[in-house]
Amino acid sequence: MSENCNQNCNTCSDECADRKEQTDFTAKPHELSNIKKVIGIVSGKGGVGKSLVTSMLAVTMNRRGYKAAILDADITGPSIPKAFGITQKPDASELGLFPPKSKTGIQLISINLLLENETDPVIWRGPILSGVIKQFWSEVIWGDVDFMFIDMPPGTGDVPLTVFQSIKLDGIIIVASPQELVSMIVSKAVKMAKSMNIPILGLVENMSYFKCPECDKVYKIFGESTIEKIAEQHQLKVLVKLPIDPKIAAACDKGMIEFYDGNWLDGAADILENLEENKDNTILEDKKRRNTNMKIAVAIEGKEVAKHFGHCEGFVIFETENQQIMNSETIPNPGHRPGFLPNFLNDMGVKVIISGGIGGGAIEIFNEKAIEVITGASGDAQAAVEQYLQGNLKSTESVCHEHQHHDECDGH
Ligand SMILES: Nc1ncnc2c1ncn2[C@@H]1O[C@H](COP(=O)(O)OP(=O)(O)OP(=O)(O)O)[C@@H](O)[C@H]1O
Repeated sequence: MSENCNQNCNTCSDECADRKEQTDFTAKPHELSNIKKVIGIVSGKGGVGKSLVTSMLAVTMNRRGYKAAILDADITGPSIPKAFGITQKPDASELGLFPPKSKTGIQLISINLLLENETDPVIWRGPILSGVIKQFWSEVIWGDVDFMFIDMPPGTGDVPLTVFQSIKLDGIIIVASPQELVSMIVSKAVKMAKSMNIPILGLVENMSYFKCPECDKVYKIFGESTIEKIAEQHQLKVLVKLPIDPKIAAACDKGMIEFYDGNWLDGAADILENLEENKDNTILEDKKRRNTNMKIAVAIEGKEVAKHFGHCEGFVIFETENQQIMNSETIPNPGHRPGFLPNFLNDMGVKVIISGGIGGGAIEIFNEKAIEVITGASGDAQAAVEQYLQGNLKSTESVCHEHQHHDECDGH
């Protein structure tokens, strides 16, 4: 059992022996929806500008020519319709609900658009809140959407957790003000996303500074920013530092957020655009890599892929060209001294390592040298290389942690 076991296998990514069968909580989007990328906007607590950042992100992507939509999952504090000046109720049909569109064509659904009176408080409990959010996903006919932004319920409690479980997110962006950045709140949000294997695209610091419109002097109203430090601590990117700007607040109040003047969100939008292109690029890059001439080293025991890299019997070095094996040579393991094997294989011009288990230390050195490491392989060494060349051998990314094998697997 994992040391951090919370008895809920659905919120844990550890592969432990006590793992129970997972219940699939995933909600399916409406069959008439075609949503390409789903981005959750998260904050450790309310009132930090999460809804504002969600709105501005949708506006920025819309300005760049993408079809943007917003699902307001902040059910108890829905503020997005007001920022866009939308009061129109969704049209309903037998098939589902059609979300209203903003003046520039951003689709939006929010509980505020369904309440009899938009000032009515929403006093439902967690399960109902989660149910409503799932309905926004499954029963709303979104049509074609390039980027769906979900304004997540604040915090790391039950409701955001259910959203994480039910809607497959391509990534989250964490919003914080300088005050939360010095506390543990951001770390909690980071941990929650990591434990659920959701990529964190980066951090946005809202209310980062105030620039005097008269003299351009910058005031750090909430003190010096610590965002770089926090980002480094969690190995995240800082996407945006958004100033306090009375014009932004006024645009929200007047329902004119689509017409704000500024390009503060460009850093985040660039990342999202790359995400859009990335999928195909990765496939292309992989293909290009396999097509070029290269050397692949397989750690072996006899003719089979070895279980432990450092103490393997030897290596077969395969030379490949256009996804074909052209040549192979077997060399004995020269023995492992600190840092030796990874450097030895690098000096031989090896670009890919295939092994059963391998230690984290060796993987780190290989990564530094841009050598691809495939772990979890087994069976005939040549067959493993052929599979790799066809794009069918994927790394399990398993790192050997077992104490008794640490030395054997690290080989450094
Ligand atoms: N950088 C800023 N400059 C000016 N006004 C801002 C800024 N950030 C937020 N505000 C204002 O602060 C208010 C709260 O922001 P917002 O509704 O986005 O917070 P939130 O984190 O979504 O809060 P909650 O989770 O409670 O809904 C809004 O009226 C918004 O206009």
